[in-house]
Amino acid sequence: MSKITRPLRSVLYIPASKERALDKARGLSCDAIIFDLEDAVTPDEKPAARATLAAALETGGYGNRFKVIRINGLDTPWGADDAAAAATMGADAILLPKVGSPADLDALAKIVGDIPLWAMMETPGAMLNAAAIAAHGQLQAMVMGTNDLAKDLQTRFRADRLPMMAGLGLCLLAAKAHDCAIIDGVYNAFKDDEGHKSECDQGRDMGFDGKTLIHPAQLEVANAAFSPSDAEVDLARRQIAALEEIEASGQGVAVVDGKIVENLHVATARETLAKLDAIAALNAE
Ligand SMILES: CC(C)(COP(=O)(O)OP(=O)(O)OC[C@H]1O[C@@H](n2cnc3c(N)ncnc32)[C@H](O)[C@@H]1OP(=O)(O)O)[C@@H](O)C(=O)NCCC(=O)NCCSC(=O)C[C@H](O)C(=O)O
Ligand SMILES: [Mg+2]
Repeated sequence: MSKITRPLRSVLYIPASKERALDKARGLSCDAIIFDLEDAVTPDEKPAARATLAAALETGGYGNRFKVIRINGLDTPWGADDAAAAATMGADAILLPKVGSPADLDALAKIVGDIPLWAMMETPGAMLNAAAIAAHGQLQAMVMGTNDLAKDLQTRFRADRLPMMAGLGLCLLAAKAHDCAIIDGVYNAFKDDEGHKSECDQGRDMGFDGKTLIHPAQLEVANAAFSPSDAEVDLARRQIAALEEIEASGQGVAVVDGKIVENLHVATARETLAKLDAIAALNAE
């Protein structure tokens, strides 16, 4: 599957059972929405949540926000019905929880056809199989499920996420090797802006495309953290200009702010400007 190029800085979970939240999302500044039929919905509510979601998507009004439906696992009583229903709801992608191997994605594709697939990466087995999962031909994005992963790893919460690093790193390597998008896990303490910002900045530093979110209050911080900063844009422009100038004089290495600039740095600079343009285009729609 070709790489998704649209911004995915802020990816907001909305429980499909919550009509008020489903409505509110029509006006929120998120790049993507995950309409959740899985963990945010109790077993008793699941069939009704599926119907509520179908009605909300039929009504529409979500504009250019990328629409992803998280179904229940295919090994649950709801998964197969969720998948069949989700395939008819006009979603941009379908997200499968607790993916363990490419075979899980094959099983989903049999039900939903050629709709792009997203995979929750949230078990130790998934971390070890990340490369094979990322190589699946229909996979568009990986989403870190850091709550489930923490549970299975029996880790304690740490602000620096040290216990998570091996898993996050394996998934990042796999996603980048196979041109998949990769979205970081949620920050549970949705009233702790400082902690959320710190985790967003860490995720951006590591190379994630964006962060999954659980509350509208987390949107602004994520959008800022995963957008190119003014300083990054300024540097990118100066690097491109400097290399063009030096190449015109027959040399291949420029120096900007005391650091070398070669073709590979200019490739990154161009990606920064392309990201800025993509965000501007999204905001203009
Ligand atoms: C955490 C919440 C239960 C808090 O809800 P609430 O008490 O209603 O919050 P507020 O009163 O502050 O809400 C203010 C308004 O914002 C709307 N709202 C709240 N949350 C959302 C949302 N996620 N999307 C859209 N709108 C939202 C409220 O309706 C209020 O609106 P209004 O009254 O009109 O002003 C709640 O935020 C929540 O349920 N969040 C989502 C939780 C969730 O999705 N969990 C599952 C995903 S996390 C996960 O599973 C990750 C992974 O699998 C892993 O393993 O890590
Ligand atoms: Mg989970």
